[in-house]
Amino acid sequence: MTAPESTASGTAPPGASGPAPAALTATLIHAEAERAEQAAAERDVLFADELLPGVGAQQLTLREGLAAGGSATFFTLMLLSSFDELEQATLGVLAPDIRDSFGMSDGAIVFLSAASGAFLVLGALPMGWLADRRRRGRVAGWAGLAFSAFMVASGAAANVFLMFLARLGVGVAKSSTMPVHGSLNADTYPIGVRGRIAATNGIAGRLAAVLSPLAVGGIAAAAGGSEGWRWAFFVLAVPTAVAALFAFRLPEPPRGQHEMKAVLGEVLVQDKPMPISIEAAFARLLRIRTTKTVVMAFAAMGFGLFTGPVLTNLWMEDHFGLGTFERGVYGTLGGLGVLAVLPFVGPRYDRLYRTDPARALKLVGLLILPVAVLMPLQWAMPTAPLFVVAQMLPMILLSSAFAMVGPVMQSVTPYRLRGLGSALAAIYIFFIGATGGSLLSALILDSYDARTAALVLGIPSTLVGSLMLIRSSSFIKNDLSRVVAELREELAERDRQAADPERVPVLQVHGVDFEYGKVQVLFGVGFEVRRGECLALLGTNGAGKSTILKTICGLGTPSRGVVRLNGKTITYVAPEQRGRHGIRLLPGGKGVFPGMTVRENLEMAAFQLRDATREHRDGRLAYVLDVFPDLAARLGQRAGSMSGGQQQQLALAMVLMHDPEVLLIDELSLGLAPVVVQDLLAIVERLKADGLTMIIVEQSLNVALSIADRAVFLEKGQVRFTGDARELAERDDLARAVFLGNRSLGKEGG
Ligand SMILES: Nc1ncnc2c1ncn2[C@@H]1O[C@H](COP(=O)(O)OP(=O)(O)OP(=O)(O)O)[C@@H](O)[C@H]1O
Repeated sequence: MTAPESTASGTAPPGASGPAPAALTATLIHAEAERAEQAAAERDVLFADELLPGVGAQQLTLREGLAAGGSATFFTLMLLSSFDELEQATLGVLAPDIRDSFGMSDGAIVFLSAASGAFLVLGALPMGWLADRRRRGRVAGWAGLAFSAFMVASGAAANVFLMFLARLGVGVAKSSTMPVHGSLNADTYPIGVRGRIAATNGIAGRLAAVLSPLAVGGIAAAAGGSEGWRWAFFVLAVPTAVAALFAFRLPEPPRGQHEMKAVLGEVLVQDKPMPISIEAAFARLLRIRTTKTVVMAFAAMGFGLFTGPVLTNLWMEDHFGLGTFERGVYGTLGGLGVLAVLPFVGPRYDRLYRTDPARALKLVGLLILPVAVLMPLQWAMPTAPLFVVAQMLPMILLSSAFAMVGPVMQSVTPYRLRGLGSALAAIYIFFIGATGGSLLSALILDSYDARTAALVLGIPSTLVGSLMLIRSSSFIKNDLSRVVAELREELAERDRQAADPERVPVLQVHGVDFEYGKVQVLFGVGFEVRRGECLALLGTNGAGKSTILKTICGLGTPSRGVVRLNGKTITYVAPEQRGRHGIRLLPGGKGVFPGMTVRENLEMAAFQLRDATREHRDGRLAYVLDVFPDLAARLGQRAGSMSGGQQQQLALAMVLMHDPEVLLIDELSLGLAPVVVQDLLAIVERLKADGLTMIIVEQSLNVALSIADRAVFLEKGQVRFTGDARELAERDDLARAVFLGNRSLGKEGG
């Protein structure tokens, strides 16, 4: 790949021939401004509000919404997530008892209780991955059973180390809640009730948390003695296991069905979609601005929030001298306010979302903002009752806001990535937020006190988090527009495939945007390649040709758009999977092992053949040697001792060993003498005659047009021409651009 910047980066000595540095700088600045403008213009393209999924929809009551999907899913998941809350609260309330039982320091118990948040991250990825591929009810069921088992283990822990291991298990098992429950609820129930479903779940969880100090304090007190806390875990494990068994029987709804119904009026069902790679999914998700900002905002808030309950309990015991049961009673009172407010927040969110999703998201940010002021007031309170009363409002606001993260994420995340989207959120919130927060508060606690830890972490984190959420509300409509555009494209594609199933292109690139960091280099690129066709991808230097090849073979994830192989979406499929399905790239530059012989190189290539039987391997080798008689005569020669042209032949032969369905060739002729290029072209002709589908990126217009059936011409990341290769040759303006590009390339290459 020869990027124009290599000449433009200013390494040429002053006075060297070529354009003056000032002119060059001005050109670069101008080009960059143009690119930024192009990117901004694209961001402004929005659909009218009423076309966005869930906006302007008919108002539904929660009962109607639940009836639409059957209430079993909702209630089972709600029970399971309530047990999560109950368990979390249990640890908070019992922290001082566990501390005394194991003889730990305050810092150590805070770390232990927040640590299951960190362990949760270990499970988030696999759970998200499973949620996007498998029946979600079963995943929730297995996770619930594991959760119950580790609760028993927590109760039975004989020492701190075993307790730590049990917490690890609890964290991993709990990690199914965000990815699996969120995505299953989103696909089971209509968009218009997402806020209320989340709020009701929040209420149930809160109810569990409110009751848990009483229940847990009660069980511990009833069991009596310094080890009474263990019984709380044993007792809770039983109903959790029962709820988990129910989850196994939950129905699996079509993914994205409600977005499809809202935007398209029907549900498109894909049979056996290709598996998504975690890396591609994360790359894509972090390009969705709302998702990214919301995730970061909650990660920031996590710093202050997760250790909150433990710090509060420690403060109540050490500062106000309250015992377990009294703390339980106060904790219960403190949480009651949340229950009074959440029933209003869910419907309000749904109503706002139906009219203006940006306002719904802003509401979430505005709920959190006042906490930065309320928190110092709470911790300044001189008596326990005042402390508990002052704690109520911030707790109400934060719990309400946290309850709405799910609906926001579910709306802006592409439906195939919902599980991994929640996993990403979980990783940021718990790994960065909760773990960072618990480590910092443990450090602060050991030198100062619970109040200092709560304030030092809590105030800045809520402030930053709420401002980020408010900011993210300006992105949401654009991101929802993208959801609409993608769904429409899927529908159009389905209709097209239904109308003419015989002529589904081997490869489709549709509406692809690509960014390196913040710099966008592809803008809505689209083209198709039919079976047996040879397509030339042409363009000026830096137009984005190699980048397109990267997005086709999976080495880069587009921020928008679709790539399909034989009609199946592969946009988020891992490169090695794509290779197995027949997409193969011959990259520019040297692609052989120079120290090995030709035969060894070919054997290396055969190493991971799609069909690895001996006959198949021998068959491929025979074919390849037939196509490259030159290599057949040099099987024992060291690859490094061959000429550049022969090495290029070997590189091509190695890719052909894989029997590609689509062969992508980047710069076939680069740096080779014309006579050598002629030999290579003859080989490409032969491959064409054998029916191989190819995309060839070429600097040389002559070379490209001599072998290609059709051509796509790119300029500054946009397609300027698609059509018959001969027609392109007649387009003076475009041909000249390539030619000039070539000249400068020739100069660069010496
Ligand atoms: N890894 C990278 N990081 C940042 N920018 C990149 C990277 N690779 C390419 N680019 C930039 O992306 C744009 C498109 O590059 P790409 O290599 O796809 O173009 P190309 O058409 O293949 O050009 P050439 O013919 O010069 O290889 C260029 O502006 C290039 O500088």
